[in-house]
Amino acid sequence: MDSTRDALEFPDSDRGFLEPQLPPHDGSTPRPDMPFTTLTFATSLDSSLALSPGARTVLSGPQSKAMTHYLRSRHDGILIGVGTAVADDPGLNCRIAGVGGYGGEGLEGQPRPIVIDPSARWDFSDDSKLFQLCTQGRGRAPWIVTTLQEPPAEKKALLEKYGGMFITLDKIDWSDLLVTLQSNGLRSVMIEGGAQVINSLLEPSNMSLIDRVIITIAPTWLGQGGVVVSPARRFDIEGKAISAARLTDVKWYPFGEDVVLCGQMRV
Ligand SMILES: NC(=O)C1=CN([C@@H]2O[C@H](COP(=O)(O)OP(=O)(O)OC[C@H]3O[C@@H](n4cnc5c(N)ncnc54)[C@H](O)[C@@H]3O)[C@@H](O)[C@H]2O)C=CC1
Ligand SMILES: Nc1nc(O)c(N)c(N[C@@H]2O[C@H](COP(=O)(O)O)[C@@H](O)[C@H]2O)n1
Repeated sequence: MDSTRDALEFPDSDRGFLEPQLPPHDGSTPRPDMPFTTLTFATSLDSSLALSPGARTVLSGPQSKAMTHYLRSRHDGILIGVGTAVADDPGLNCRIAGVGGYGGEGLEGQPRPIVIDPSARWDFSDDSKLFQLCTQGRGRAPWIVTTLQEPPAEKKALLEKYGGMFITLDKIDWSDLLVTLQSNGLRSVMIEGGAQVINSLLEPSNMSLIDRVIITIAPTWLGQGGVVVSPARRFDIEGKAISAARLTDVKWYPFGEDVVLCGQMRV
């Protein structure tokens, strides 16, 4: 089989603008005990990630899709919630030409998928896309973050067969989770969604953990009933509503028909 089959191109000319937003090449991190953390997703004009929970929805155009895959090549880990795993049966690998499985050596450039699944409800099997990609040498097996002291034995065995593992935490706390990922060797993590993951990360107590935000905005409205990014309201000391979160050091890049917004959290 031609290993470059299905590979995506992301030209050098498009890479320059992203470089200042990306984890440093030397693996250094802003905080010694946590990975460089990027929040990145694609949204509609009405802040939806998908038409409904369960409906895999294409928002990114070809250029911004390739950009997302380039981001995947530049992070050690890629994190989603179990809602996304169940809805999308995602691959969560990197399909940029030249990475492992797509013309490159071994699994070089392939991120580690991480799924937050407190009660281990994701019903994965050998047929799940993630494991198919492992079999093809085109992706890594996932780490599943649970709060169960003893995850189901059958799921554990299947996961370990592919080189994945369960990680048990007492509770899902973003700070503890990021420290745990760093202690397992990940120096950078991109967090893709879905909405519950993003909204909880944008809470005031968590937003300082985000080093960069890279959002693809597609020129479409998905309409009511979508899976919406909208973090909880904040109030000032007089009880007046203020914005929930805001970006600073903002840069906008038109990318095909989409626009890519990069920034840092103003904390
Ligand atoms: N357009 C895009 O870039 C993306 C779109 N999506 C879409 O998002 C949708 C799924 O989003 P959601 O339903 O919001 O599911 P989700 O992917 O955020 O997962 C929610 C589940 O994850 C766990 N979880 C997440 N955050 C947690 C926390 N802080 N503490 C404890 N447990 C936590 C819980 O079990 C929760 O039920 C899908 O339709 C998917 O296609 C997902 C990722 C990116
Ligand atoms: N960047 C981006 N654009 C979209 O239009 C999307 N729907 C998503 N979704 C995210 O990508 C995952 C699918 O990845 P694979 O193509 O299967 O590797 C999906 O689960 C969401 O996390 N992202």
